[in-house]
Amino acid sequence: MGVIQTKNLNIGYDHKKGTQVIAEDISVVLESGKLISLLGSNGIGKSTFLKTISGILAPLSGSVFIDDQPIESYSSSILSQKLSLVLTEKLPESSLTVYELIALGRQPYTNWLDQLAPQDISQIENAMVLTDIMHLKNKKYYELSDGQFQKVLIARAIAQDTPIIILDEPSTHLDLYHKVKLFKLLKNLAENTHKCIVFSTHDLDLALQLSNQIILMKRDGLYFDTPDQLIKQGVFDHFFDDETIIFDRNNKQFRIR
Ligand SMILES: Nc1ncnc2c1ncn2[C@@H]1O[C@H](COP(=O)(O)OP(=O)(O)OP(=O)(O)O)[C@@H](O)[C@H]1O
Repeated sequence: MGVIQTKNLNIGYDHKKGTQVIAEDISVVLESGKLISLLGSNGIGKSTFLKTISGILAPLSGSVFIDDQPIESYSSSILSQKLSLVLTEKLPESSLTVYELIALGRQPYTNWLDQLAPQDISQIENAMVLTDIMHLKNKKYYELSDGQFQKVLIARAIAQDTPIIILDEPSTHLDLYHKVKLFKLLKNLAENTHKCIVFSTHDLDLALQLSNQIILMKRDGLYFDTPDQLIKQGVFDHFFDDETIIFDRNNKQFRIR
């Protein structure tokens, strides 16, 4: 299936000094076949939300369901066949090649590289073709530029071939052309292979044009709808704190004043 549901979810961190609540009472259903972007200003809680819905971070309260079952009821190996995650954190040092790193995406189905079945190899190659990184196949991953490395991590998630893909700022290091290519690739994957793809981004204009749905985190709460509905509701009109950048509803674009 590939459906994420949150019920009265409170997210944040438990510190020694007390609890830091980042966002409260989040109830959303994120469905398969949709590209869903997660927007909000720096520090609002996007990564915290993504980590909570992928089971890395425990909720403060409330629940996360994957395909109608509480996320904590899945073993990590079963969860890794349901959900793949691309975070912004650097990997521990190693001398893996690009191919080997992407092959790790097949680990939920195999044990190690020498046990790759033809099906695994074709998934790995397909992921490299889709992300346009075949030419990097034999490079060591520490030799890559930030943008190339970002594509490799996305390829690994695609090779993992899960019904749900969650990505934290996958387009940060990409130039405009490659950002657009990535957004279109994710949209095609969501729609044509019926995956639920959720990703955070600061590329507001691209998210407005290419997402099926948007989750917008603001200080006064969380909004979730199609781009057009959210624009109609006026939620982007005061996206930024002052009037330096304003939202032009007619053209569905942000403009610098
Ligand atoms: N591991 C952590 N422990 C405690 N607090 C944290 C931790 N990670 C993040 N925070 C805090 O939670 C808040 C939300 O951070 P988060 O990284 O989720 O925001 P974000 O919307 O992803 O930001 P950005 O767009 O800048 O990446 C911030 O105040 C941050 O300092």
